[in-house]
Amino acid sequence: MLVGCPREIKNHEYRVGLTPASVREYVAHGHQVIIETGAGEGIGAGDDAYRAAGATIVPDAATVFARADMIVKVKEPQPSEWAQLREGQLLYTYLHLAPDPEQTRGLLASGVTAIAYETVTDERGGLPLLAPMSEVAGRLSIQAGATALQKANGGLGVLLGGVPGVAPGKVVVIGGGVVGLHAALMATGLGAEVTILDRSLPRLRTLDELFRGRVKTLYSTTEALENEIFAADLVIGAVLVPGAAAPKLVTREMLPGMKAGAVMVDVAIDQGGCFETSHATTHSDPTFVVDGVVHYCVANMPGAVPITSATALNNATLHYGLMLADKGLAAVSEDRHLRNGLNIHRGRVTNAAVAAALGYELAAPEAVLKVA
Ligand SMILES: NC(=O)C1=CN([C@@H]2O[C@H](COP(=O)(O)OP(=O)(O)OC[C@H]3O[C@@H](n4cnc5c(N)ncnc54)[C@H](O)[C@@H]3O)[C@@H](O)[C@H]2O)C=CC1
Ligand SMILES: CC(=O)C(=O)O
Ligand SMILES: [Mg+2]
Repeated sequence: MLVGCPREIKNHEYRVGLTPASVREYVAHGHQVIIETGAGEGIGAGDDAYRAAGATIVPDAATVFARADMIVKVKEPQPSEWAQLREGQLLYTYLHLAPDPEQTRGLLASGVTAIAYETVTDERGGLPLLAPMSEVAGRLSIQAGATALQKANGGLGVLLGGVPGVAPGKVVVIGGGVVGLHAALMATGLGAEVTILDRSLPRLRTLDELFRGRVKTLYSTTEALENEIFAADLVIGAVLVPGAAAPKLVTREMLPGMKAGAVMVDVAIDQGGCFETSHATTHSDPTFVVDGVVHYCVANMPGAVPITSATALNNATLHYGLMLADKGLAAVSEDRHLRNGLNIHRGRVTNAAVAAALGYELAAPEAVLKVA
């Protein structure tokens, strides 16, 4: 198969879909790989590193989109990109379609077969291609929140760790999955007081055992959530209903009850955000203020630390990427976890949560792929 990787064009997105190490694996499987010139610059991988791995460098994204049988990316295609996709082509990347009707229309019109990293599953019920970026974003959320809490940045002026004789800051994490766990690890590491809310009791049990009393776990009712966020210096939004738009757990009416200068980091913004007042921001202009509360809502947080993130992402995407390149659509038919990743196929929506969120009729992957 001819596998292509364009340079990412989202705001301050420095990751790359294929690292040179991944290219070497595709080439070893007998595939040809084309890489847009400069695609790896953000991770310090120049064209020569890709050539050494066996890739051919092409001068622009248009050549990648025109020639490749399979496109490997990081972020959801931007309008100029979805216009270049075509029927019969495989797209393997993050999509986050539920809150994004415009992109969904673009992908449907293109006829492309699109596999979304964020809905590929594993045997343990996890999301293996989302997990590494959730680890990064969870850890980054505390760095971003701590920075936004500084007075000169519009925040309350609280040091999360406190100092001897002064209480630490209070961090509230809503959703105790991968993002939530890694946010809590960083926040406790800094010495903050940390509460995690989730609506999964098994998950709260696991977290309680892991932190051995160092964090407070709470079942997420509206009352518990209000009590916690009203006292919080930093709130991390980290809930997920796979494939679906995030539930709006912190409403506009709750904000006046919070401390002026408190910070809310909505990591779930890529699925539309779990705070009613969130809207997506970029690394160039990451925060805005509503009712005195600072909001940080960057939809591609891991893009800020591409050297860590691109490697972590490739570690997770390589396995299924090679299966797709080796077998094409047959890989999706054969493997139910990869099939869960199929969101769009030849003009049909094939993910139940996306279809429900955007009002499309669901075309089940088994039906469109004619899986027995
Ligand atoms: N902004 C960014 O750059 C990035 C965003 N993300 C996003 O972060 C979000 C969280 O991802 P993960 O931690 O990997 O998901 P996860 O599935 O590991 O964890 C989500 C948790 O939310 C809980 N939850 C669901 N509904 C809830 C509710 N109503 N109240 C309380 N808890 C609830 C679930 O029980 C689960 O424990 C996703 O939207 C993901 O796409 C991930 C990486 C980067
Ligand atoms: C998961 C996601 O949205 C990201 O890594 O950018
Ligand atoms: Mg988007």
